[in-house]
Amino acid sequence: MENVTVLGAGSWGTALAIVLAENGHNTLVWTHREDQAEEINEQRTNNRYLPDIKLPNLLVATSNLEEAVHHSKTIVVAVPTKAIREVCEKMMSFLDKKILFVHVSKGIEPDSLLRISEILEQSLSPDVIEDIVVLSGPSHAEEVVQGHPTTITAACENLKAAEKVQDLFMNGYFRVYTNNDVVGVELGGALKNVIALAAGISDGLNYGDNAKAALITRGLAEISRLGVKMGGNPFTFSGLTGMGDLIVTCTSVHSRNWRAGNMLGKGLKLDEVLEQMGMVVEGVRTTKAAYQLSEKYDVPMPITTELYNVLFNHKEPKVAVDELMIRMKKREIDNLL
Ligand SMILES: NC(=O)C1=CN([C@@H]2O[C@H](COP(=O)(O)OP(=O)(O)OC[C@H]3O[C@@H](n4cnc5c(N)ncnc54)[C@H](OP(=O)(O)O)[C@@H]3O)[C@@H](O)[C@H]2O)C=CC1
Ligand SMILES: O=C(CO)COP(=O)(O)O
Repeated sequence: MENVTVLGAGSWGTALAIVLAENGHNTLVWTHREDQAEEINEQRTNNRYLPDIKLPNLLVATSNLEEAVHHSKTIVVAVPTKAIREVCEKMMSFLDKKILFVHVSKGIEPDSLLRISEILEQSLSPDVIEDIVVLSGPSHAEEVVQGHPTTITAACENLKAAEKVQDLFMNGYFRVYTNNDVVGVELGGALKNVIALAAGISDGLNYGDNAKAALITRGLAEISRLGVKMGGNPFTFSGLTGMGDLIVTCTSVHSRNWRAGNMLGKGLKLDEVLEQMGMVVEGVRTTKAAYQLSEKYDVPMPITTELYNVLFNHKEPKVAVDELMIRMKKREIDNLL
């Protein structure tokens, strides 16, 4: 059994810490909120993010980042994309050995257009990085903490590091596969949030199941088009971190991206929606990044483009859908490879 650190005590960081602790690992969760660390240690709950869940004894929290960093040689980074740089910069001054980093965030940084592993590489010194593994797949925290069967992928070019992460997390309800396609896994996990926002909008407009199936399928087509051009393995996009995560995020009531889209479809404004959510909606910033990537790589991404206009150019969702439907005629199977 090992010592493992988890940075971030939101829904996903806490759910993964529960899995690790249930697997017998001494798991230390870092939160930037002292009161939350106290609640976790004294009440054995994290009520804001996972109400009614009793935390296992091997899960302990701290608000001291230095203590968290020194606790282990494996650090799971589970803060939203927009916080990754800041957390890495703060952690750098405490790192004095090589660490196996596992990241679980699903986003792309707007403007820099970096994937999460690239942000980690850029903001941490190579002397402290053993390997960076991305853990991604269809996995809502709310279901993982109920022990419902969940499958997920650990990806790293160094498959030995991915296998180490597989061993740490895998158990009877949490099945972990490995993959060496970091680009495909990271892009699939980030870009599905864009399509989930669009699916939520469609449901908010009461457009029904045909429309949602269309968004999922044509969404996967545009994710794959961009992903392959950026170097991802085409097969990754039909796997757990592509199609799998797209299905769960576009159809589950647990999805913050779907829920945010749903409110937009019902007529709420973006700032009202984000205020009501109170948790990260990664797809909003990622839509900007995906739109920028589609321009940079000259890859048509019609759903992403229309969503970008809805989120950032005040386009009415209904008008966006109408314009998607009356585009130029197309063949269905485009030249992916
Ligand atoms: N929830 C899920 O089911 C899944 C989520 N993910 C991904 O995991 C990542 C984290 O999501 P999730 O846990 O759900 O998000 P939440 O919104 O539930 O929690 C985010 C956590 O990060 C903390 N945080 C935010 N900014 C900072 C910062 N600058 N420094 C330190 N801590 C910070 C928040 O603190 P505070 O309370 O102060 O806001 C909160 O504890 C996202 O990229 C998401 O896409 C992946 C798979 C499943
Ligand atoms: O990535 C997720 C499930 O796999 C979580 O999605 P949301 O951020 O939309 O809740």
